Amino acid sequence: MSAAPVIDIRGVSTRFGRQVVHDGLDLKIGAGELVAIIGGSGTGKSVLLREIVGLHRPDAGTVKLLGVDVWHAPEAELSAMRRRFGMMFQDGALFSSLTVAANVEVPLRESGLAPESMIAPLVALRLAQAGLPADAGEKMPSQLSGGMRKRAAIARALALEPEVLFLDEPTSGLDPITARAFDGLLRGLCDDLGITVVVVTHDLDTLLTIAKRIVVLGGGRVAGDGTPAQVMASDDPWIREYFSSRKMPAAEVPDGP
Ligand SMILES: Nc1ncnc2c1ncn2[C@@H]1O[C@H](COP(=O)(O)OP(=O)(O)OP(=O)(O)O)[C@@H](O)[C@H]1O
Repeated sequence: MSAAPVIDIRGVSTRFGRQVVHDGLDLKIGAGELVAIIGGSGTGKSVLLREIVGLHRPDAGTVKLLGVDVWHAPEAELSAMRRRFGMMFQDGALFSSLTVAANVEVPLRESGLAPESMIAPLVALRLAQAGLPADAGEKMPSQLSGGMRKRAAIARALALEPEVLFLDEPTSGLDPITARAFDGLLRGLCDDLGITVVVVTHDLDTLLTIAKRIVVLGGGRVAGDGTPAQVMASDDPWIREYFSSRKMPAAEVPDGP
């Protein structure tokens, strides 16, 4: 990793009561990477995302996002940094009483970065980047399919042209065809727009087809880290069991970039 990492996590420890979730966890992610985070249930994947974006304070350690110390920087620095990343949580979390277009407008208006005349064209651009037809903007979230709702959430996460995108289980609840189309969208955001994408997922197809790097959480730390082929070759018992549920011929296992 030549340039400064986009995400730099050092010695992070997280406890809930007597439960130790992270125990001195270190992780660096560079610009333009598409990284999938996996791990058994309760290994702290979602909590780690929340710690990176400033929603949960770790008990120890430092978390830097885009060079900013998420838990110690002054508010002005944090507020500027918040505009440089987007996130999509498991349920998409759209405002149900607003149209899709109005949902995408929220960050544009809140940031004050876009002049009024630019808001409609920017919304149209974000909807197109998320792979939605133009008329999806007029619809209410409840009128969309699950896959389209997730695309709408991506459009909103892209509103401010983020450098980093975080997604928690983006393909959960989608049928396999819609899920693969969603994978293609994520790959395009990374490859075509240069966005660093960090995705927590249990979806083996996502892992094996679009992730350039897989990070495995286990035992409070990073228990595996590498290209899909490297991680699949690991001796770690949990990793072996995880991937044994779906064996792929070696030729099909992508080797990453
Ligand atoms: N606010 C909280 N209060 C107490 N415990 C919490 C809290 N948030 C998370 N935990 C616990 O921390 C552990 C890690 O949670 P996390 O949601 O990060 O798991 P995960 O790795 O994403 O799991 P899964 O794959 O099942 O979604 C879990 O045991 C969870 O119960």
